Amino acid sequence: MENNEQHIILKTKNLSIGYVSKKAQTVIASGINIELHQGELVGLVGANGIGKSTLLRTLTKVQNPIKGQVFINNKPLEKQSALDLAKILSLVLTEKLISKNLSVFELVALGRQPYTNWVGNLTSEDIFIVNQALEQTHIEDIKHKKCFELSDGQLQKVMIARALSQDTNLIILDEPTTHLDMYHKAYILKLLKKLAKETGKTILFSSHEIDLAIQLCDSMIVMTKGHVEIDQPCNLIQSGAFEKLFPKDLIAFDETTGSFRIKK
Ligand SMILES: Nc1ncnc2c1ncn2[C@@H]1O[C@H](COP(=O)(O)OP(=O)(O)OP(=O)(O)O)[C@@H](O)[C@H]1O
Repeated sequence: MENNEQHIILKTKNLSIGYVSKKAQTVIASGINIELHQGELVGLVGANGIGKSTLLRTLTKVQNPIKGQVFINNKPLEKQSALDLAKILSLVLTEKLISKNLSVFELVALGRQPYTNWVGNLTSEDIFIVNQALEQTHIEDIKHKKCFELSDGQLQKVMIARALSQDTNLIILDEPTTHLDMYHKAYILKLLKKLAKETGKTILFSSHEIDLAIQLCDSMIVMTKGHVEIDQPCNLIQSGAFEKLFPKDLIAFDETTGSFRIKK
C-alpha cells in the first residue's frame, strides 16, 4: 500500500493518555498505536469528552503520556527540546488569542520565532516565508488588519498561516472548524487538504465534521470508549467504526452516503 512506504512522521507505541492528580490517575484511552505518514491529511473524530484534545496535547508534549511513547521522525518525544520541536511541529489551538492587538502580518510572523534571533528580527527569507503563508491561505488582502477586527473564519485562516510560516513537516490543529458556517467549515478543511498535497506536510486535525472528514481525509483516527482506530475512511466505513461513535437512539450512520442521518 502506497501510504506505508511513505516516511512516518509521527508514531505512537502502546500509548495511554489521561490525567494524574495527587489522589488518582485517570486513564482516558490506552493501547493507542497510530502512524501518520508524510503528506497525509488525518482527521481525528469522536464524541464530546472522549479524549481528542487529550490525545492531541499528548502528541504535542503539552502533557505527558500515562504510559507508552510518542515518536516524531523516529525520535522519542521526551528527548526533543522545545526549540527542536518547534521546528518540526506546529500546533493550532482554538483557545482565545491573547495577541489580538497584533496585525495579521505580525501574528503570522510569530511563526518564524523558532528561527529568528532573540529580538525577533525578521530576515528577508523570513518575510518571504510569511508572505508565502499569507498567499497560501488567501489572506494577503487583510494582512494589515488587526486580529480583533477579524471574523472567526478569517482568524482561523490566520492561525493556519501562522502554522505554515513556522515551516514544520507536521501541523496539528484542535477543532479548526469550530464556530464556522457550513461553507467555511468545508473551505478550511479543503484548504488543509490542498496544503497537505501541495506542500507534503502531514496535517492532523480534530473535528466534529465527520461527513466532511470522511470525504477529504487520507486517514482518520476514530476514538470510541476503550478503542482508538486509524485507517482510511473507506475501510473504517466497511468495518463499522463510525456506527460505534454515538448511541443508536437518535442518529444512525448511512454506509452508502458516508454520513449520519436522524432517526425519525
Ligand atoms: N485538565 C484536566 N484534568 C482532568 N481531566 C480532564 C482535564 N481536561 C479534560 N479532562 C477530561 O478528559 C476527558 C477527555 O476530554 P477532552 O477534552 O480530551 O475530550 P474531547 O474529545 O476533546 O471533547 P470535546 O469534543 O468535547 O472537545 C473528559 O472526561 C474531560 O473531563
